[in-house]
Amino acid sequence: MAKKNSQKLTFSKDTWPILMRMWREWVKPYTGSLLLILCLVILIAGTASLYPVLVKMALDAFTDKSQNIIMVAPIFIIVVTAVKGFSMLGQTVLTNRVVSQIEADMQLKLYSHLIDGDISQIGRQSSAALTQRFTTDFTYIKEALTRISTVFLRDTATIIAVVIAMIWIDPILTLASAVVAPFVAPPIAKIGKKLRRMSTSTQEQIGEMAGLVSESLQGARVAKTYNLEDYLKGKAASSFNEIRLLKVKAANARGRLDPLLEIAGGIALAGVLFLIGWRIMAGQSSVGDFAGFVTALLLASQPIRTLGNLSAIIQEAVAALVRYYAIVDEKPTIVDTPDAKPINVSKGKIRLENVVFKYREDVTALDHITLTIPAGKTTALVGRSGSGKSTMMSLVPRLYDVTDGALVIDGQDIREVTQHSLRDKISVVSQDVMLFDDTIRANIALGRNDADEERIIEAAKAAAAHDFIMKAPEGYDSQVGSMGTRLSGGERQRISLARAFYKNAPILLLDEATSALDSESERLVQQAIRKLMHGRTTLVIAHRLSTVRDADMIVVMEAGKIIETGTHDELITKDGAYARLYRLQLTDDVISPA
Ligand SMILES: Nc1ncnc2c1ncn2[C@@H]1O[C@H](COP(=O)(O)OP(=O)(O)OP(=O)(O)O)[C@@H](O)[C@H]1O
Repeated sequence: MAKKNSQKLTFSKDTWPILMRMWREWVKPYTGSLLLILCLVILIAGTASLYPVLVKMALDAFTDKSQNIIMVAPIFIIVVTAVKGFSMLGQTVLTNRVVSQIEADMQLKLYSHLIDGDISQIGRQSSAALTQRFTTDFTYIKEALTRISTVFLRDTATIIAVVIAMIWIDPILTLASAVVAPFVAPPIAKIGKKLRRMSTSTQEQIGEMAGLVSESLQGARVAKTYNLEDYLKGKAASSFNEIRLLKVKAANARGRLDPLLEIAGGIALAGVLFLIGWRIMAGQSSVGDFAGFVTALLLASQPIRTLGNLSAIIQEAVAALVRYYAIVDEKPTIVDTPDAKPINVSKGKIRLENVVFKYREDVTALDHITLTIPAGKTTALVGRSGSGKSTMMSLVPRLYDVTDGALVIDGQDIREVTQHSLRDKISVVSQDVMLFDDTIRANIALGRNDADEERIIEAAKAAAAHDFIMKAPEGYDSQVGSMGTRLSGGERQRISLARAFYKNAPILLLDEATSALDSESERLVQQAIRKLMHGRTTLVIAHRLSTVRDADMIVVMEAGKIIETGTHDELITKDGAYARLYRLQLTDDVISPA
């Protein structure tokens, strides 16, 4: 379930800094294109301001019965509108190009940050909520950028140009129209702020909803067998309903803008009509002035309206940017030291020296563990669920750093070597097989499509995967994504084993599968695993009695502590915790309940 993004936003204060940061980091590199857009904007505004001037001049000329203007005005209008039209097209095309590029740049940064970052950072939010950062949030950001680059620039410039035209036609009337503006500005700003607050709550709620939906779909099998449909439907209904209420509220707030601007426009027009009528009567104004001025007012009213709406869109984007930077600004804690060197693994002896590990201050998962995992041998971890087996395993590739003590491989503290070289020496085979949506070849060869063919086949043969791969329509080039469903659990496991054979790392971390495969698959997988373990330093979370019995050393854990170590025979003779666990589980052929 998505955790609530508990960030409280102080809207007015952080709007500018965050927009400026966005400008500096993402928009500024495209200054060249932006300048081009600006030139087009000036053209658009300039041509727009000519409309009222043309109307005024044409009407005045008609009144004077001037012949020339009848010929010139239509041609002039065509030229002006054509220039404006093409400029608008250019501006839209350029804007879309730049904005899409900025979006892609920002998404890549976010993705790299998450992939390079700590496991704990990714684990803090549901994957559905994180996915949403890439989708919904970017629609807000993109929308705001597009509107700023097109509507905002164009409309601001148009308003300025039209106001200049208005002043030229009749400065006193312009002044009178301007009196209305201060009355509408504050309510518009208030609505904008309200919308941004609502956008944040809506996004949090949508994050929770996305988490709920993806969880239930992933766990559909379980949900059905436990008759959980009504429970899930109830949870979903309340989540959908909360989103609905927030959206209705936001739509109502947004809806208030248009009438507000409409009324303001009406008041301005009425005032102008009254004033100008009065001035025409007094002989201070012409009919041309009147027509030109009203044209200008109408021309300005549309941009003023859209600018009013723009503030709401920007507020939503700022809320999305706050969420974006909250992730991107989080510094990873697991980093290479400046003088980190590649690790040198000769034998692969792993030593935990007084290791303490806490997930949080109050969750001690490993409590002063000292243990030597001998090189080239198999060490089995057994113990009750929650005793700390997986935690110990995840410390070896440095997915987490020890809270206290040290983890040393062949005499080198793993915090002092590069993470890349460390992980190069470790293969992980886990019960939840992770295949990437790519070819079988790429899945075995760790993402490299240009890898050595012979080695790939050798690895697949060692994992007893070659035969079934050859039966697939495109052999090693078959896509795992499209045929993922057609692969059986055992086949998927064998591909993941082939990957470990291909990597050929001296240290093997193995989380044995608990789900039973059919006996033929099971036999093949077991054979392959045994072959893989041979000669490597293997740390295995053992669920099968056979694995435990054959292990060179068994480590029994309880509540984050090691309570016994020894071989199977030694521990049975000792008749302690292991012997009890063994007798208890003997009937199930499972040594540590998952
Ligand atoms: N990401 C996490 N955040 C907080 N606490 C965690 C996290 N992962 C595990 N724990 C806690 O740490 C302790 C050890 O968990 P761990 O997963 O290592 O046990 P385990 O022996 O591997 O259990 P199992 O056999 O069920 O996988 C447990 O109390 C567990 O609740």
